[in-house]
Amino acid sequence: MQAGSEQLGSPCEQLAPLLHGAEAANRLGISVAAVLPAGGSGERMGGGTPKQFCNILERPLISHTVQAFERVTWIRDIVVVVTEDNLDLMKSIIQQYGHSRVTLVEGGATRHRSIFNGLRAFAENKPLGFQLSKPEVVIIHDAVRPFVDEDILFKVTTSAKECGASGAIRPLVSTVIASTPDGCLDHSLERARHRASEMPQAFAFDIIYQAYLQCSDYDLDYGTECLHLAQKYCNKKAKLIEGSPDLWKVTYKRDLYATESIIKDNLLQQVCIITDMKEDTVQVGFLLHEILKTQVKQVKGISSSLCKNVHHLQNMFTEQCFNFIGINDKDSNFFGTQHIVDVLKSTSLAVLYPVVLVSVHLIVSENMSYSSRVEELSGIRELAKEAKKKNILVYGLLMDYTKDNLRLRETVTQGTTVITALIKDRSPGLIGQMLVV
Ligand SMILES: Nc1ccn([C@@H]2O[C@H](COP(=O)(O)OP(=O)(O)OP(=O)(O)O)[C@@H](O)[C@H]2O)c(=O)n1
Ligand SMILES: O=C(CO)[C@H](O)[C@H](O)COP(=O)(O)O
Repeated sequence: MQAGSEQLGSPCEQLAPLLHGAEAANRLGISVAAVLPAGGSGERMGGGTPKQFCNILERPLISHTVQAFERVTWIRDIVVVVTEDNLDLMKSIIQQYGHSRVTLVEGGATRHRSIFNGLRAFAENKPLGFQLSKPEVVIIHDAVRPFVDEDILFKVTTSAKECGASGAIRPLVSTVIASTPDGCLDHSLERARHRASEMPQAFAFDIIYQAYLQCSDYDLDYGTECLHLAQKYCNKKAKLIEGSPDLWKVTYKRDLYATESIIKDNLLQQVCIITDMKEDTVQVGFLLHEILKTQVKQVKGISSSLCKNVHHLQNMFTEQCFNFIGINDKDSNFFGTQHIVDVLKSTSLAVLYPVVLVSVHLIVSENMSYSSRVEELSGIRELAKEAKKKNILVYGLLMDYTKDNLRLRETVTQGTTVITALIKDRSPGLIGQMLVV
């Protein structure tokens, strides 16, 4: 923590301890809704598509942010504010990705005007064809900040309930300076005493709505800070809460690349290994498990006989798992892989993120040539092409199997490197390829 941060404290009481889901809803004892302004044009990013509709892992950024809110069961309604031009696009996103708690409202010429329209939808109950009731606390969050988690949402909501207004902050990365009209340094601010104001922010609904009703056109056209409006017009000093570094706003093109990398990194954290009960596959599965768990947070093994539906696969994980490794023995082809693909297809798992399945095949080098085995396994291309239609990325990996434990460990170590690269990249370009280690 930087020196001077204690000066940013507010008169509010200590925060309530963190709770989740139904427990959090009970403890809060209030109705909570959210407004996500998404009516901007993304000038600083450039390109024809406003950044909230740019694809991240083949899904629009706005859907990732909405998903982050829909995971939080105690947020009742989510109002997304978009321009008239993008209403149909947003409706199709809601339908395609199964967003069930979203109501659409038309945006305004500036961010503040869009937020105001979102709040009006609750106060005047005139959203486009829906009925909304006024919440006690409303969370405001830019649609282009996809990494918002339940912890920070709960903290700002609890504080808003107690103090009327609350917002996430981060330490400044650069020092802020003021310049003179002729472009010279006027003065610089003491960095430790200042913070970057981020999102989410939460407000007692009546306070922020009153602030917007009273504020000037200048505020609506040039203002950048909702907390400021609550202070200026309703005399509410916001409680400031230190947020995580991931709360930053997607503003420039490079932020899209960073977003994709962070999501890919998060997706890599859980892997499920599926083997049958044959000695060779069990042995390879055991080694893979041992090596993978030095790199990945959660690795679970399951027998293929238990892989009957996706609940069997997912029950072992704290979050949903989007990576699977199927180990097939030296004599079998794709029966096991096709079965896993069918199980994955029967669910909506791959609607949100591309699911990776690495189909590992063992080869006993003494009595089989690589080229003939690769030829035998060429059917993976067709299988992968079909699976891709359902957002399942299938890759093949041929591994030398030997009874020599040291050599086998070496091969499996190389195989693990290839598998983690495939999972991390989630490249559609490599599907259906049979890689060899
Ligand atoms: N008239 C506007 C302008 C902005 N926003 C939303 O406010 C959030 C934060 O604004 P910003 O990053 O400035 O987005 P843009 O205005 O799209 O970007 P730029 O300033 O580069 O044009 C975004 O989710 C954006 O869609 C909005 O709802 N209505
Ligand atoms: O951080 C914020 C408020 O605290 C807003 O995201 C920020 O003000 C948006 O401003 P701009 O539209 O100019 O990027």
